[in-house]
Formats: sequence, C-alpha cells, structure tokens
Amino acid sequence: MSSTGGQMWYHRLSHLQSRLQDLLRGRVTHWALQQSNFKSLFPLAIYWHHTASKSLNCVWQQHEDHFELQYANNVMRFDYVWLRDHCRSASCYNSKTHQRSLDTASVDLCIQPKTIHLDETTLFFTWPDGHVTRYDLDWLVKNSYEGQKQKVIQPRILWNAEIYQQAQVPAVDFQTFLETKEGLKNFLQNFLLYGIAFVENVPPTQKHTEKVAERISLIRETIYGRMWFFTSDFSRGDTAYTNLALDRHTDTTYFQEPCGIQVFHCLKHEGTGGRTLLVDGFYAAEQVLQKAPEEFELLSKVPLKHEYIENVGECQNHMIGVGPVLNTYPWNKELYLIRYNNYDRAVINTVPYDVVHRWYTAHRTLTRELRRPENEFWVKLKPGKVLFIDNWRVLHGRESFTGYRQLCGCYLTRDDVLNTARLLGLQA
Ligand SMILES: C[N+](C)(C)CCCC[C@H](N)C(=O)O
Ligand SMILES: O=C(O)CCC(=O)C(=O)O
Ligand SMILES: [Fe+2]
Repeated sequence: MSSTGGQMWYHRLSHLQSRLQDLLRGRVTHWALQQSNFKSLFPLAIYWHHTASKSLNCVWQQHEDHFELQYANNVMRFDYVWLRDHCRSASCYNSKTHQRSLDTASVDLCIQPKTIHLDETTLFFTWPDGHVTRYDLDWLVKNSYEGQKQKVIQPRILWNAEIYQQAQVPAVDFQTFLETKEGLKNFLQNFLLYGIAFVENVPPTQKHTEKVAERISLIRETIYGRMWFFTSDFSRGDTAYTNLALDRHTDTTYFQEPCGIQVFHCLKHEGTGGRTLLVDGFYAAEQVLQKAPEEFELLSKVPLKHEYIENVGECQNHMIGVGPVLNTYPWNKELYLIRYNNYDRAVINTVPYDVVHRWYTAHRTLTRELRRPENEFWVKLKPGKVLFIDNWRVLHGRESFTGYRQLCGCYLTRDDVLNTARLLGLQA
C-alpha cells in the first residue's frame, strides 16, 4: 500500500468530481445538507492500494459505492451487492450443484465491506457481519462486465459464397459422425463457425436422418410434427408444400422463439431445379452495420409480428411471434438472431407511421445485401447428404422445381445443440 500526497490529492479530486456527478444525477440525496465543510467530503480515505509485488500489476480502490480494480490491463468496477451476491463460500454457494444458496434478498442494498485486503492473487472482503468473501483476481477479470464487453459469446466466420467455398469446409462422414467424438466435434465446430454443416453418406431414409439429428440434440416437435416428410402435395397451408420457388428466409419466425436449427435431407428428386439457396444473414447484417449503422439499430429495435394462419383439412393453426429482425446482446452488440421472412411477416401495427417508413428503408438496405448474388451459396441436395442450418443466422430458399421431390428433416432445439458443443469443449 503506497500513495504519494500528490496522487492522493488527485484521487480525492476525482472522487469529489464523481460525488458531484452523483449529486447532479440525483443519486446522493443527503449530500448537500450533510457536507458543511470541505474535509467531510471525504468520509472514506480514497487512495489506490498497490500490491507489494509490482510484477502483479494490480491496484485497487475502495469507493463509497463500488470497488475499482485495475489488473492485467483491465479497469473494472464492481458493485458491492454484486460482490456479496457472488460469494463462493460454502455457505453462499453449493459447488456440487453449482447453485447459489445465499438469499440475495437478505443482502443490504447499501452494503459496504468493512475491510478489503489482497494476499497473493486473492482479494478478501470482510463484510459488516464478519462474513468473508474471497475472489481470485483472474475470476474477477473473467466475470467482470468490462471483460465480457470485449468478448463474443459465439465466435463466427461470416461468409459470402466465395469465402465459404474457399474455406473448403469438409462434410463429415455418417459413420465418423455417429461413432467418433472427433467426427462430432469437427462437425459442430464447423456448424458453429459457419452456421451450416453437412453429414454425407447417410442412408436416405427418415429413420437415419432422425439418428443423425439425435446425435447432437433433442428434436424440436412443432405443428409440423417431430420428423417431417414433405412433397409438393399442398398437404399443408404453406408454399413450402408446393413446387414454387421460395426466396431466402428463416423459418418459424412466427414462434416467440424461432426454431434454432433446421435439418434437411432430400430423399428423392426425379425432375429438374429445386436447388437450395443459403445466405449468411449475419454477413449481410454486418454490411448494413458498416454502411448504415442507424438502420441496423432500427432493425434491432423495432418489434414486428410474424404469423402463421393455416386452415387446411385437419390442420388448423394460428401462430404469432413478436420480435425485431435483428437481435443483439445489449452489452457487446453481438448479433444472435435474425428473423427474416417476408412471406410470414404480419401486419405492422406496432410502430407509428414515421418509424414505419424508416423501418422500410432499413429493411430495403438489408434485403439488398441479402440479395447480392455474391452472397448466395447454391447447393443441390442429394440423397445421402444431410444439411444442418442455423436458423437463427443462415437464410434458406429454394429454386422452383419439376417432378417428384421428397424432403425430410426436423427442427432442433438450439439449447441442446449448444449443450453438446460445450460438453465437447467448444465455445458456444
Ligand atoms: C420445414 N417445414 C416444411 C416443416 C415447414 C415449413 C414452414 C414454412 C413456413 N413458411 C416457415 O417459413 O416457417
Ligand atoms: O423445399 C425446400 O428445399 C425448402 C423449403 C423450405 O423453405 C422449408 O421447408 O422450410
Ligand atoms: Fe423454409
């Protein structure tokens, strides 16, 4: 612990400044009344605590309403309630179940540590009731807001047709995929990075397709069933069940949580056309962000409805899903879901007319990017080749076709795919 008079003065000044800011923001109510002389502006000694070992490169400061830590090139600020709440002591946290035992509601919202001290790389907070919380410095770095802000949840490689083809992403063989951990891991790694992945040499039956799907996830049963099988017989009230072309879109936009993954296996096609179109929605959205950030912002803020109304024979459904086209995490602005289906978009009645107009402009910009021929990856699905599509990221479409065409597949729950990936050591 060392602090020169000059440093101390500087930090007292900055503390005064932040107290004044607090006051202006109305956070400190009694301040003006209570502070009659200059000296009492500093109820706590505010100075930097340095570690004995300079090589550790750690300094910290105990402010009245937060703890400030500088360590390993990070400046971090921690709320005291947060620090108390995340205590990993045996009485506060069950490390067997990885669950909190502490009742957070029992923590005084104005709590402040009685003392703080650092030993090697562990910080010790002693609370007013005598309870001690220890924090490893690296744990704090890893779990601080400032640390998370600079990280992505999901590393991805955004692609256009050229980038994807140049990457020469290999398809995984059916047996390798089913029988080896490496096969599964490689497949999932590629799927996470690109949002699409193929398994090849799969016997062209619905049963084998189901086996492939079950290797990575739970199948998400929907109004279309668990495993689905379809032709152009219009057995359901949707254009997918015809031989017409389908422009790029994501599926089940009319669910509050659109299906995470779509699995396609073409079991038979005797005819022409019918190629599958794939477009990386995040690549296109990234272009919008570069070219027109305010339009990106609008697409991520304006909530829209999508709708599925069906009345064909026994099939009667009315689904409504609400959400913006682009969905980003607020703390790091990372995209995690695109909801784009111009067929299924419902009446827009959730925004006033002037916002509507700006939204149409932004939607046009995104559509222009999505439709650039260089962003289109076309593939003809053949029996034996199973395609997995990240339906939260990659749009699919199809060319019109002639003749008899059978497609089977299913939707997967995203949580369970990511669960499998994490258990294999992948970042997801
Ligand atoms: C895949 N499967 C044929 C079962 C369903 C197709 C759903 C089609 C709907 N318009 C959507 O985009 O969600
Ligand atoms: O027929 C196809 O290739 C795909 C149709 C489609 O978009 C769907 O089933 O979701
Ligand atoms: Fe679709």
